[in-house]
Amino acid sequence: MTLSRRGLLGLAGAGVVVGTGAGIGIDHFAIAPATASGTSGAAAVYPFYGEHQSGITTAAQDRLHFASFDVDGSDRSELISLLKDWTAAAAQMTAGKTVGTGAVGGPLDAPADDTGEALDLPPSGLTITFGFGPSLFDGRFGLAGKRPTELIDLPHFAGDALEAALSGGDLCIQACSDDPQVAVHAIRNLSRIAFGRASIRWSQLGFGRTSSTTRDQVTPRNLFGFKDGTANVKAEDTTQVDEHVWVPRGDSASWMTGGSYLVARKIRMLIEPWDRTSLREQERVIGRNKGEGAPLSGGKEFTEPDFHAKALGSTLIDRDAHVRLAHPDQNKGALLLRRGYNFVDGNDDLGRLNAGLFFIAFQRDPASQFVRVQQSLAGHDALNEYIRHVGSGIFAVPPGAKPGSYVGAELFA
Ligand SMILES: C=CC1=C(C)c2cc3[nH]c(cc4nc(cc5[nH]c(cc1n2)c(C)c5CCC(=O)O)C(CCC(=O)O)=C4C)c(C)c3C=C
Ligand SMILES: [Fe+2]
Repeated sequence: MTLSRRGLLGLAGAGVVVGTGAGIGIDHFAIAPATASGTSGAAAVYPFYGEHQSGITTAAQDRLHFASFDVDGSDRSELISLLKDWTAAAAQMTAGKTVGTGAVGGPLDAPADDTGEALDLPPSGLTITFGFGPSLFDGRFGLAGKRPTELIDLPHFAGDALEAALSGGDLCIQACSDDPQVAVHAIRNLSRIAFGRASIRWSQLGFGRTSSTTRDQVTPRNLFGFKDGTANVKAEDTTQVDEHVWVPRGDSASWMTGGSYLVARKIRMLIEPWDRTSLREQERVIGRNKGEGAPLSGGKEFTEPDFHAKALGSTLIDRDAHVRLAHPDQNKGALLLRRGYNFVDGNDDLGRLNAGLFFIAFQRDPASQFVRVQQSLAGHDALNEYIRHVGSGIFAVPPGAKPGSYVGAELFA
């Protein structure tokens, strides 16, 4: 039996159901229900194998460690063996186990398979989601003919201030968890496994989810203090999820059936000017009130905005308000499953917080979804005065791996 990274006593304390009798082990986790606060909770375990990868419609956890990798060589079989090794390690870590033969108990004269910093921590709802960037299909690995047409190179948007060092990548891994150390442990160990085969190009830590992805989650707040994720696509809206998030059979690449496309944007938020802005102006910019998150046209948080409602001759929701320009009515029905996180990367040399939103969205077709919405926002979103897009990535997220197989196997078949 593989060593558990956690003690059974701790598990019992966390309310996890474990099996009884011979062979008690951490394979016996049960999936814990979401807690009242809306996070998946310390005891939650999400399956790694399945029709879709976890970490998309999964109730958004509170912490993120995201990493983009470049593959070091050009050997197709090395890439496949890396994906196999990553799959095995991800299946172990998401099940609450250590990687390989564990962190302790092996030979004292060799480094252990697992780095050990998640020993004794509960599973914390860890999900690990893998994606393939456009550059993976450049011919190095014999995949040029397999690039989905949906995996476009994102166009330049007005106002973009993208840094190459924060953009692109052959592969990505999104690790989400309710414990930051569990998410960091996952990326660290997957990066260690990749040594000599792939290296981190850029990475991002995130805290405080900025979206709800299930109806029982409380809507969180972003660093501008507004509720974020109210009008998000939710896991329970299965018709919307099937139509707007998962790639159906018949789209351009059959190996992507059951997958999705991830767009990541590192968006710096200009905290200090925002904090000097009146509450009236902040609410005009967003188009919702700050307290409840209700649309300025009236009602409560989940009331549909009325973009025609007027008072004293002016629309109650400004023409340039963020929610008006991002709304599906303005974007030919485009919907996104948003799954972003706040970040604070210290401060800049002028003493301003280097903070913002690490925006992540999943969708079936980035051209008609993210690009359409972002083109509308880049034009005249009132929020543009307070934000800068500094990093960008797009990745094809293949379907979930089947037990005994590996993530992305269909691409190499
Ligand atoms: C291209 C897509 C989007 C980017 C980039 C984006 C950046 C961004 N958003 C906020 C704050 C809020 N966004 C809200 C709603 C909202 N945002 C998008 C898309 C992008 N946002 C969509 C599709 C929507 C939903 C619109 C609708 O259907 O009503 C809200 C309101 C609450 C909510 O519904 O989530 C806030 C607040 C920031 C601060 C930001 C960049 C830093
Ligand atoms: Fe937004």
